[in-house]
Order: sequence, then C-alpha cells, then structure tokens
Amino acid sequence: MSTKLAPIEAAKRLAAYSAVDHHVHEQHRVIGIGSGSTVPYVVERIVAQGEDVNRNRVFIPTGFQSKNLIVDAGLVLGDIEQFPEIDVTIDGADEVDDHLNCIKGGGGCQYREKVLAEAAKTFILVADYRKKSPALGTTWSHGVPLEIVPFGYARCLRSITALGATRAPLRMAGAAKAGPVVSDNGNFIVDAVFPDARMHQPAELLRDLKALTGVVEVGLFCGVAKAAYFGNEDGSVTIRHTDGREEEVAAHEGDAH
Ligand SMILES: O=C(CO)[C@H](O)[C@H](O)COP(=O)(O)O
Repeated sequence: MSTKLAPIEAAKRLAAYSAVDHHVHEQHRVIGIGSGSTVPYVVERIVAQGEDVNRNRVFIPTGFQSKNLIVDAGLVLGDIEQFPEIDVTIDGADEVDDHLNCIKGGGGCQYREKVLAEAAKTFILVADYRKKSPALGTTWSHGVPLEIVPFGYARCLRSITALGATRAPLRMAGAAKAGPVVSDNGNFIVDAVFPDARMHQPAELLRDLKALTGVVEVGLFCGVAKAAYFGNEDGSVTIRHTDGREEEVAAHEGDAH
C-alpha cells in the first residue's frame, strides 16, 4: 500500500509513477535522472521494478541531488562521459506549454539537465498540475533561469537586459550563505524576467540568450521533450504530447494516489 501524501506531493508521485510505467522498460540500460522534488518518486518507482532488472542498468545524474538519490537507492551510478547516449531521461519542470516547451532550472541545474535531455533517445517531463500552462511565463513568474560565467557577470546582465528582460537579478543563496547561488559547475544563476511577447516565442528567446557571451545555458527547453506527465488533484494523470494532444489516464489500483 502506498503512503498517504499531501495533495501536491501525491500529484507529483502520480506523474512520476505513470511516466516510469510508460517509458522505463526492462530493456533500457542507461537512464538519466533529473533534479527537483518530483524526481525522488521517479527513482522510487524504478527501484520498485526490482533488483534483477536494475542491476543491469546504469543511472546518470543531472547534479548533486540526483547523484545522491541514485547512490542512496543502491542503484549503479554512471557518468555522462562514459554513457553519452541515454535510453530515457525523466526530469521535472517549472512550467510546460502546449507544445512541450518548458522552463527548467528552478533548482539551478539547467545545464546538466539539458545535456541529459539532449543525450536521451526519449526525454520525459514529470510535474504536478500547477506546471501545466498554455504559454511560458503564465504560471512561472520567476523568470528564465540562466547559468552564466562569474567572470564579467555584470556585463552579461546588461546584455540580458538589452534583449528585453525587465529584471535579471543574480539568484542569491539566502540565509544559508551570504552571496550568490553557485551551480554544480561553479557558475552563477540569473532569473531573467521577460515580457509575454518574448516568452511566447521561446525558441527565439533561447537562441538570442545562448548567443550572449557568458551565458552557459538557458532554462528554456524547446522541442526536446517527447511527453509531459502531470499528476492531477483527482488522482488522474494528464499526458501531454508534442502535437498538443492530451490524454487522461486513471491511477492504477494501489498506486500513487
Ligand atoms: O529544473 C529543475 C531543477 O533545476 C527542476 O526539475 C524543476 O525546478 C522542477 O522541480 P520540482 O519537481 O521540485 O517542481
């Protein structure tokens, strides 16, 4: 029997379980594990597939958090340099639009997340219903997370503003540490807020941001995901496909809800 969770947690678990059931098959040997608070449920469901199947697999993390998840679950840890081709990567998202463009990087891991998304034959998003949106910038108002090189950051912030950002602050660490958040790659994170007109053309905005000196990666993922799984409050899961088609599946008896 599954543990009773708060509604949002239950929705995350539903999405994660359903995505694993649909996309992590026995023959898959190299699996990418994303970051955030939904991904632990992905790992939980993969572990439930059993030791026999998992001992023949290797798991590639998107950062410090997912590395620990893999190790703590007793799964085999691998490195993207050893396994530059991944069968399937499952990751969370901060907002997903009708075409499966998404904002990622709420946890500051967008560079490694994008590497693992692009390395995967199949890249799947998992989230609760709050992340589902018609257009980027609608439900996620914190801006586009960017990873930038510390050297010359003030110059880089000006360039971001010149592209139309209304705000582009460095993400600060808060009470736990004085100063900026530093990514797993030793870089700074910027949360750049753009007007709707720019957010509604995410591929164009991504291209313009990537062209700036100092920008390592942009938390806009366009045309990468194959499907997005959203856990709903009523215990169902909405699966959104690249062509905008949506289907609803009920949670299985005794599953995540
Ligand atoms: O992109 C990410 C981290 O960089 C996360 O996947 C994203 O923030 C979603 O996290 P959560 O599952 O906690 O909502």
